[in-house]
Amino acid sequence: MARRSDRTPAIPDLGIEQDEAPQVQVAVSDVHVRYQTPSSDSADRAAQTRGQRIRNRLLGQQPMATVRALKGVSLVARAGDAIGIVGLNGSGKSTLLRIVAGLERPARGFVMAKSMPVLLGVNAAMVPDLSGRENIRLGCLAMGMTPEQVADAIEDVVEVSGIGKAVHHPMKTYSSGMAARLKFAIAAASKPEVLLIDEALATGDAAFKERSEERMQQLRENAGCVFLVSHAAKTVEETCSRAIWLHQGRVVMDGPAYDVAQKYRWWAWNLAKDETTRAASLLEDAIREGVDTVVDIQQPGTTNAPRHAIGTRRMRRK
Ligand SMILES: Nc1ncnc2c1ncn2[C@@H]1O[C@H](COP(=O)(O)OP(=O)(O)OP(=O)(O)O)[C@@H](O)[C@H]1O
Repeated sequence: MARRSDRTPAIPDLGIEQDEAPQVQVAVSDVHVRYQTPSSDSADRAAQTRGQRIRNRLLGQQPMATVRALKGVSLVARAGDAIGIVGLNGSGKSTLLRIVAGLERPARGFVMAKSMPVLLGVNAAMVPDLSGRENIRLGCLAMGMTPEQVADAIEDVVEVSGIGKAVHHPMKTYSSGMAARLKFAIAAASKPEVLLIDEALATGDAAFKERSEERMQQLRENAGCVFLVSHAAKTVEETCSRAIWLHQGRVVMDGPAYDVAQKYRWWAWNLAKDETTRAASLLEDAIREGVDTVVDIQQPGTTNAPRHAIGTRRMRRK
């Protein structure tokens, strides 16, 4: 592998016939994510123990509620995959990307990647007072490129971003679409094997969409894989080869982008029209049609295992 970080160990024996299928880039096994958040819900207040109630009253704090953002998600991404992730607000899409990127640690389950995934979020940190060009330099260096590689790549990044002369202006003057385009171009410049994109393409215009799709295609051809989170099932259908439909932290379907996007769109349309009975039956059908992914991977040794990517419970050992 070209690069490997201490956060992302090599995938050991995958138990999968590597000759017959493209190489596995990312494996997510039975990942559960829970968040603790303050809640003003009377049910959460009632569920407190006496000790918690006294403590919260003394400290002036609200009771805590547990949000289960992911409930046993498993998937395998292979070289050449462009995987769109669709689902309603709060279904766990961004959480899944953060977990694959290694920015969060699951409560249970684990993630392994062949090389360090690069997460491109629309909120990726950049320096607002510096020009687009200076942010390209910083962003590329932060992704591990050498100054020589940055110098070679910079014109290409400017071209892919398509922001023209604005590249010399401070980033704080950019529209959200311009900033998103620049971030996409920077993230793609390091030619990561695993690129994770959160909604970025939705903000670009038609010309940018074409350029970014071209760049995604190049990454896939170079044995990489791309994950794209989008609310727009149409974007996923047009840009991706495969799609995963998440609902309430679970995988409903994982299959060809067209099939999954069509089913998701029809379900969401019925839901929006308050056709709840039909929507419920469409969801049931989709779950029944979906195939459960079981990732059979031996855990890496604890010495080079990424702490963030391995849950605290149910760690399987060889
Ligand atoms: N830091 C956090 N603390 C508490 N709850 C969180 C946190 N981050 C996410 N959640 C909750 O986890 C669930 C999944 O959130 P996530 O952002 O992954 O959904 P999403 O599908 O990306 O939503 P959207 O389409 O609105 O961006 C939601 O219920 C959300 O409120």
